[in-house]
Amino acid sequence: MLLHFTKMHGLGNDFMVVDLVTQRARLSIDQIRRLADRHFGIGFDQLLIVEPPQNPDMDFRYRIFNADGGEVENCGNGARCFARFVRDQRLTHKREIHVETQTGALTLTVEDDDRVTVDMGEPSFDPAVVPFDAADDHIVHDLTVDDARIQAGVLSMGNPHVVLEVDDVDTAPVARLGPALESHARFPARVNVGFLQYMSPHEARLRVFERGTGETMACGTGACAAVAHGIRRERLASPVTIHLLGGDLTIDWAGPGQHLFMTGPAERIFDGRVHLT
Ligand SMILES: N[C@@H](CCC[C@H](N)C(=O)O)C(=O)O
Repeated sequence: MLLHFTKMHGLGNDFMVVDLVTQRARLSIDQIRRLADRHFGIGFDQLLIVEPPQNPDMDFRYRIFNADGGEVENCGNGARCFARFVRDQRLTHKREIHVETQTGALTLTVEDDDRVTVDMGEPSFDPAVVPFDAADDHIVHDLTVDDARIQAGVLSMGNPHVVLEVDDVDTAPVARLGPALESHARFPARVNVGFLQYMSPHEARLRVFERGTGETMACGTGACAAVAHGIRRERLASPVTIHLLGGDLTIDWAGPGQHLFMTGPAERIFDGRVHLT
């Protein structure tokens, strides 16, 4: 069958977006992996699926698959592209869009300058929610990786994140520690790994090794997790500009118990059709 799709990106974190409101299709893990391949397929970090909502109070259901074919709970850059996509496709005219995800609901607001603000909900530091094998919630946890001890923040933005503070993201051991932590035994659902460099209370740099994808140009939930960790550590203060490899995001968070907001761009690259085999 022929499947219509749109290629989009949020700061270089790229997506294949498929409308399953007006099309019918079911994609297997193997098909997703083949489509994600940058040489033999379309190439993307995540596949985003637009579906009708199950809850009638919501506008759409938002499903996310990593390049390895695994379905995941949340994707921040994807959420901004999702908002642009459903409006461009005239699936809605709303500027405030309510979407259900695997772990809850997100509110997406398309701003006058076409950037999108996502209400990401409350970060959770509860190890059981992440999930993370630890008895208590600590601001910083000790972890052993390859016989070395490191300290890191651990939290959920709907999906799991571990945040390591580094002096310089350019020389951070992303390629070594990223895969080692992604599959660390204390993260039973695996984890996204952020490397955070503080620059000032309102500015930081970040690289993210994403679960199921590898290092990306930007990770929206990773930026939210890094800022929530930095604010809890009293090293950052809202609002924070996060510099990622692909560009900047603005994160606002008033602290524990409050919702966190992420604002940034969403770009359409091209539309296409692919034969599903
Ligand atoms: N790129 C994303 C996160 C996508 C999901 C993540 N790799 C996971 O497995 O949780 C973002 O912008 O948040």
